Order: sequence, then C-alpha cells, then structure tokens
Amino acid sequence: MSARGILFVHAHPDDETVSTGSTLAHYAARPDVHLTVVTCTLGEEGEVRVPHLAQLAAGEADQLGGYRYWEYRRAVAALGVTDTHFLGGVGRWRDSGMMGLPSNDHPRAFWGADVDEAAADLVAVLRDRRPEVLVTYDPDGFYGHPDHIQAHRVAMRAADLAADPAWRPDLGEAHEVRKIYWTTVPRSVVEAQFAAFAGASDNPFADAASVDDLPFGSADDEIHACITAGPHAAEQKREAMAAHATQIAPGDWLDVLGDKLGDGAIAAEYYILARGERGPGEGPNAWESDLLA
Ligand SMILES: CC(=O)N[C@H]1[C@@H](O[C@@H]2[C@H](O)[C@H](O)[C@@H](O)[C@H](O)[C@H]2O)O[C@H](CO)[C@@H](O)[C@@H]1O
Ligand SMILES: [Zn+2]
Repeated sequence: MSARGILFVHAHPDDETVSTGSTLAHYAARPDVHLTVVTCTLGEEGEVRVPHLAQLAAGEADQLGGYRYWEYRRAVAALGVTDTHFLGGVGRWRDSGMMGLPSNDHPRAFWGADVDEAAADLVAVLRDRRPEVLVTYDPDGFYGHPDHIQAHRVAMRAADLAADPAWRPDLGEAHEVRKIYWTTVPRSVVEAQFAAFAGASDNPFADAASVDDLPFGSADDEIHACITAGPHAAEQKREAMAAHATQIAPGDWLDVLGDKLGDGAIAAEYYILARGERGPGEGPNAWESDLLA
C-alpha cells in the first residue's frame, strides 16, 4: 500500500516548526505516512535575534536567507522530515518582510508573485506527490504577514488547478487533495499565552492591550482538529526551534513557552478544516485527532 501523503505549504523557514512542528514529528513517525514540506521563501528579511550573527541581516550583508536555509535543514531533520521543497526552487521567491515595508516591493518578493505562476510550481509537486491532505494558513495568513497571506492564496489556487485535468497536463496527471486544513490557535490558548507573558522581557503581545487586539485566534467551535503529539514530538519541536537560532534566541518567548505553560503548549497544534469531509471527532469539541481521518 502506498504511503498516505500530507503536504504542508509554509512561508518562511521556521514556520514549519513554529506552526506545525509537533504535527510533522507526529506523522514522520508513522511508516504509512509520507510528509512533504514546501516553503515559499528563505526568510531573507527576518530579524537576527543573536547579536553575533547580526551582520547576516538584509540591511547588512544580506546573507540571512542562505544561513536560514541551513537552520531549516537542521530543523526538518530534527522533526524527521526528509521531503522538502522551496517553491520554484531555492531562492525563487524572497521574503517580503512585514506588511507595508519597502521590502514588499523587492522584484522577487513573494508578496508580489503572480499567484498562478507560483501556483504552477506547487501544482507540479502536488501532482507528483499526490497527497491526501494539504495544510496551509487561513486567508489572513494566521497573523497578517504578506508571505503567509500569499502562501494561502498560492496553496488554495494550486489545489484547484492541480485537480483540473484540462489545466497544464504537462505538469502531471490531475490530482485532487481530499482535505485542506488551515493552521490556527484556539482563543483559549492565546488567552493563556497572553497572561503568561504579561510583563515578560520578550512579550510577543506587548503591543496589545487585550487578546481582543490580536489578529489571530479561533473560537473553539471554529476548530476542527487538534493534533496532540506525544512528549517525544514536543522534544523534537524544541530541538527544531533551537535550530532556528536566528529567529528564536535563548530566552525568547517561543524558547520559554514550554517552560511557562508545559509541553502541551508545544505539543498541541490546531487546525480548521477548510475543505473536505470531517473525520470522527473526540472530546468536548469533537475535534479530529488525525488529519488523515
Ligand atoms: C513566524 C514568522 O512568520 N516569522 C517571520 C516574521 O518574523 C517577524 C519579524 O521579524 C518582525 O520584525 C518581528 O517583530 C516578529 O517578532 C517576527 O516574528 O517576519 C520575518 C520577515 O518577513 C520573517 O523572516 C520571519 O520568518
Ligand atoms: Zn512565517
């Protein structure tokens, strides 16, 4: 029996870990599942959270993308993921930076990509890997980052085009994914994190007066699946986050999240079923515990 595929579309090197690291580790341990991770940029415009590497930044030597490529390699190895792709080839699309910055207008900025052009490269991967399930972000890109919004648009467009046998048959036999999930976080979890980091030296919510000001979080009844990976997966996610050292430095909120709120804060990852039939659910919210169900 051929392996059952799950394909993830992420914007930057670190998103595969931060958003879906435990899920990836969880399914990588299943011999009947084949994971594919497609990442759209090299994260060239990212912060450098470790002073000794500051010169790599876009405004300095502009070498952060190449460095983050190797952080990414170490992170996906920690998660047990072996099938990885950069959309259109390594370096095809550049990290656009946060919304509204001049970097959004870079000629290779992913935010300025023609969606159909970028989607064609993803169609080729979808038709080759033929996954049952596609995972990406919601239409707001989870928190409004232009590359996340664009990753959503390209992934959803590619899912539609890949299924059309009349569209670019040169890119392979048509393939329709059975389910599409968008990453999310329950509001209850956001509220717990908001409280836990109030007054912390690295507080990701410092600019928000309350949880209501945050551009992300879903009501429990809007969520369809929760993958609660085991303690080994949580440890793998910690190792993968440590690999992304330019983005997650010792003492940063993501570095101490598990210490503050327990392994569950790292091991549990949540999804909205955007397309396809719900599988059997469990618990008070009837959430699916298997994306392949
Ligand atoms: C998780 C994620 O999407 N990270 C992106 C994001 O990083 C943010 C950015 O550096 C911002 O300036 C910081 O204040 C914020 O804390 C970071 O999360 O955007 C980067 C630039 O596009 C991107 O490289 C990084 O992967
Ligand atoms: Zn990102």
